[in-house]
Amino acid sequence: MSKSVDITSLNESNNRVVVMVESHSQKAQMQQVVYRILDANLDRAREGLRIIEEWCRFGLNNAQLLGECKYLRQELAHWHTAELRAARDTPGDPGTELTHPQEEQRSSIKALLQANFCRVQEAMRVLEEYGKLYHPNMGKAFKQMRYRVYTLETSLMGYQRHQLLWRSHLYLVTSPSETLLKTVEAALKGGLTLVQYRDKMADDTVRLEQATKLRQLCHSYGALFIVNDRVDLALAVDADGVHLGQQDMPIAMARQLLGHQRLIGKSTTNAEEMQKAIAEGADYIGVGPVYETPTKANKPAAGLNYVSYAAQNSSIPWFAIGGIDANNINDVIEAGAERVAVVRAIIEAEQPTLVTQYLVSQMHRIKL
Ligand SMILES: Cc1ncc(COP(=O)(O)OP(=O)(O)O)c(N)n1
Ligand SMILES: Cc1nc(C(=O)O)sc1CCOP(=O)(O)O
Ligand SMILES: [Mg+2]
Repeated sequence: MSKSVDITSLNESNNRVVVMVESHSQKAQMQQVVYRILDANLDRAREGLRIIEEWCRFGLNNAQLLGECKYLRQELAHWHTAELRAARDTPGDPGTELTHPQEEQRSSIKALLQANFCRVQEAMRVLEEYGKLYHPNMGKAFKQMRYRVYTLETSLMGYQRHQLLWRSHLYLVTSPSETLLKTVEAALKGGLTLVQYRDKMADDTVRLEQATKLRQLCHSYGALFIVNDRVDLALAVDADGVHLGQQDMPIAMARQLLGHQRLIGKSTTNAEEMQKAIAEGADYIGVGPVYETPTKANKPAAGLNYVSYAAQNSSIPWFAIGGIDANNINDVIEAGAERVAVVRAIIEAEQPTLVTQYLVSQMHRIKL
């Protein structure tokens, strides 16, 4: 086995210093180690990208995101040279047996995608650093690729949110309840895909705790989670967006804080508010109150006429809201609604799962 040789020499000040000289075979050994690291991480990045790519293809049907995944995989293949592959020593790799319990389970598609984005980004960081020892351009190339992966992650997550919003026809807006989590979970089991946390009275500590739990719950069922009124709270709990009223922060300001990947909803009561909300870039609007409701006392009903106006004029998803329940949902549908939002109909239901199933089925019936 070769050894390094320590020799002494004189530095500029004529002091004797020890210089370590690597032998030729030591250099070759080091090179093999670097090659193995590069080979393993090129594989990791490619595998992670492939998992993400399958979702872009089969889950989202999105050619643009799919193309970006393919491009990145091709770039990886370009760097995966024969000499790097030749350095592979799978039987001698102690890392192949190691798994973390979190890798054994994924709670949702979102968790699966996030874990794989993380895996790809980590691998690319390793390739960026060790790649500098392999090729003068490798570090720079992988830095750029890592940033492309960040952009891909943001675009994909934003696209997912918008797609799920368009696919959601029932929206639960919560009100304070002793059994809030249990009720929301029951509704999620009934097919709910869109939930808004609304509590006008609680302290922020309570709001933060409840919103965090609700976000986790909603995401574990693959549902969107929106926070009422508060952009800061939405960001703090990593919500999918915020719902703003006419008295809340302007859409433009919320957009600056939330970016384009999160959703912004706006309440509207008349044609003018609707047109303004659309022009300002809302992702969806509330249309109501359809009927007077104790949940929002003192707000006069906009009525079914406004529902019909929305059906004719809204270019973005809109949710009829206010006093809607299982008894009158068909009147609202008749007036043109394809999406509805409810509070009491689910929160106060004895069997939230059944009510949700019924409301969802009514909303889907109209699309046939
Ligand atoms: C889906 C949806 N539509 C309307 C509202 C009402 O919002 P806002 O007018 O800001 O009133 P509050 O809910 O804040 O009392 C909503 N929350 N959700
Ligand atoms: C929160 C809210 N916003 C409305 C609006 O018209 O902007 S109506 C409403 C309350 C809806 O509650 P329920 O389903 O219990 O009637
Ligand atoms: Mg509000």
